[in-house]
Parts: sequence; C-alpha cells; structure tokens
Amino acid sequence: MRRIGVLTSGGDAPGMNAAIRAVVRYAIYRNIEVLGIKKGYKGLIENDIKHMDLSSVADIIHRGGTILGTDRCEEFKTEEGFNKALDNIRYRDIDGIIVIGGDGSFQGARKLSLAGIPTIGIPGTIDNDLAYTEYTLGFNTALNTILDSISKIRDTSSSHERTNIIEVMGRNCGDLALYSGLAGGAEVVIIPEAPIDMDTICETIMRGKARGKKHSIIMLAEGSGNAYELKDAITNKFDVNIRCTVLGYIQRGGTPSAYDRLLGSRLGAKGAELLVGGTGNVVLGTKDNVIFNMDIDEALKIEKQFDYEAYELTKILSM
Ligand SMILES: Nc1ncnc2c1ncn2[C@@H]1O[C@H](COP(=O)(O)OP(=O)(O)O)[C@@H](O)[C@H]1O
Ligand SMILES: O=P(O)(O)OC[C@H]1O[C@](O)(COP(=O)(O)O)[C@@H](O)[C@@H]1O
Repeated sequence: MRRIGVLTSGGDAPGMNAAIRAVVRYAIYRNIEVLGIKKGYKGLIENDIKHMDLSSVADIIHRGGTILGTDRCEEFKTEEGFNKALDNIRYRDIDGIIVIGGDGSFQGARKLSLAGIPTIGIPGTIDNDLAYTEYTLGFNTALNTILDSISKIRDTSSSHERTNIIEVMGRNCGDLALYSGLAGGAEVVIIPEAPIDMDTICETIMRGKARGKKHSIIMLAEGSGNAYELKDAITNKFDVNIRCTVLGYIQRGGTPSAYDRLLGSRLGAKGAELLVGGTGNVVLGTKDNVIFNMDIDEALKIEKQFDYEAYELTKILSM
C-alpha cells in the first residue's frame, strides 16, 4: 500500500476527529500517504479529496464533529453513484479506505471491498447500535451530555414538583435512554427494546408521588415515540404536572470525553496498521476493552442483545 483514504459517514460523533488524527499520523509514521475524503461517500463521488499531512490533524483531538464533514449520501447506494466513486478511487490511486461510521456506512464499505478496494470500518455513532462491539465512538460523550442535562432538569423538576419527559436520540436502539436513565436515576425508561403500557407508566409516577417523591424523570428514546404525544397520553389518564425536554442535536456535539478520545486514537491507529498491512473487509471493535477485528459481513449479522439486567435495575433503584 502506498496511499490510503479516510472518510466519516452517517451521523457525526464525538471522537471521530481523534480517530482521523490517529489514522493520519499512524499512516505517515509508516510512510504511507493519507487522503482525506470530504463529506463521506459524497466526497468519493464528487472527487472532493485532499492530501493530509501531520498538521492537517493538528488541534482537533478535543473537538466534536468531524473535520472531514459527513453526509447521508443516497447517490452512493445507486449503481451509477457507486461507479463514479470507484472511478475516483482509481483515478486518485487510493489503495484502501478507512470508513468511520455506523452500520449504513459499513454496508458501503462492504460493497467497496467486494469491488476490490480493501476497507476497514471504525464504529462511530452516538447510538451504540452496532451489536458486534461494546461501544461505538461518541456514545460515551453523548451519554455524559445527557446525564448533565438530566441533573439540571432534576433540579427544576424538584422545585416545581413536576414530572419531566426527556426525549433522547436512538432510532432503533435504546442504549442512550437506558444507560442515562440508570445513571441519572430515572423512574421510567421507554425504549424500542422494551415496550411499556400507559398504565404502568402512570402507576410508577403515582407510586413515587405517594411515597413523597418531588419529581419523576421519564427517559424516552426517539424510536419509541414523541415526548409531547406521550405527555398528552399521560395527562389524559391522570392529573399530573408534566413538562417535556427534547434534547436533540446537543447530544451529538461537544468536546469528546476522555473515553472517546482514547477509543478514537486506538481504533484509528489500529485501522491504519491493519490496512497498511493488507487487511481489508473488516470492522474494528472492542471486547473487554481490547481491540479486535471482524469480517464486515459477520459483524453486520450479529443482533444486538438487550441489556435486560440494566433495564430491571433502573426500575428497582428508582422505587
Ligand atoms: N446499503 C448500502 N449500500 C451502500 N451504501 C450505503 C448503504 N447504506 C448506507 N450507505 C451509505 O452510508 C451512508 C451512511 O449511512 P447511514 O445509515 O445514514 O448512517 P450510519 O453509517 O451512521 O448507519 C449513507 O448515506 C450511504 O451513503
Ligand atoms: O442528523 P440526522 O440525519 O437528522 O440524523 C439523526 C439521527 O442521527 C443519530 O444521531 C445517529 O445516527 P447514526 O447511526 O447515523 O450515527 C440518530 O440518533 C438520530 O436519529
């Protein structure tokens, strides 16, 4: 290998910059040239690709977002778009590509590998919805951002003796709501993996009030509904002082936590090391904090296990 590319794709996530920095610096350390592909797969289609040197990744390790930009590029899924991308990869003499993103991005990486371009996937998404790995880049930072918000919302909810519904990201995966609910002392956690009926929600809030609780927190994953609709449904059932907070994109930005900077640095360097050594069509992950690699197809087949223990513990501890 003489020249590798790196791109970030799908939703951005804190820690992606640490990973880009590690890819670039590790490859240069091994005398390999790195090209930065802008806006995910869109940059491949539009030939928006830049040479990167040591200083292109200076002063980014502490920044959220991604310096390469990202995109949800529908065109790349079409045959025409994919072929344009392939032409540009060949035109730029790119020998292999590191893709930092989620499962959709890995589908794209898999297709490139099948077309003869070795790819390595680095898991980057705040949702933590990739089953094959313990943690994805950005999840830890987003969790801490949510926890900070829960603490603030608890203060005011307590003063006003209110229930607050906090809606967080997570389309198919409730990890952000579940673990922030456990760490933030929520009374109710509503996630796609564990549907809950309205009566149970109302009874939990009423039971808390009856034993003198000043406030209740309901964590709602976006994949399980809308905070304002839930509020209406609860207030139709019983008289309760309730407010909603939709955290939105605040969860995706911000300076990455120590954990995500370390994870990004380790995954980025390992990805470059493997690619330079000729390995392709794999994704990187961690198990017991040790980095491993796995065939992309195998990794994408693994189904996420629901952490029932954490879910039950949240209920027990918030009695
Ligand atoms: N089946 C697919 N084939 C080729 N490319 C895909 C496929 N699915 C997704 N992608 C590419 O990956 C990008 C990111 O996917 P998306 O699902 O939006 O985010 P994530 O990677 O975080 O799951 C898409 O915009 C598209 O360019
Ligand atoms: O930025 P967009 O396109 O509005 O996407 C919002 C979605 O992105 C996420 O933040 C992360 O999604 P990814 O899996 O693409 O990283 C989801 O939680 C959220 O539903």
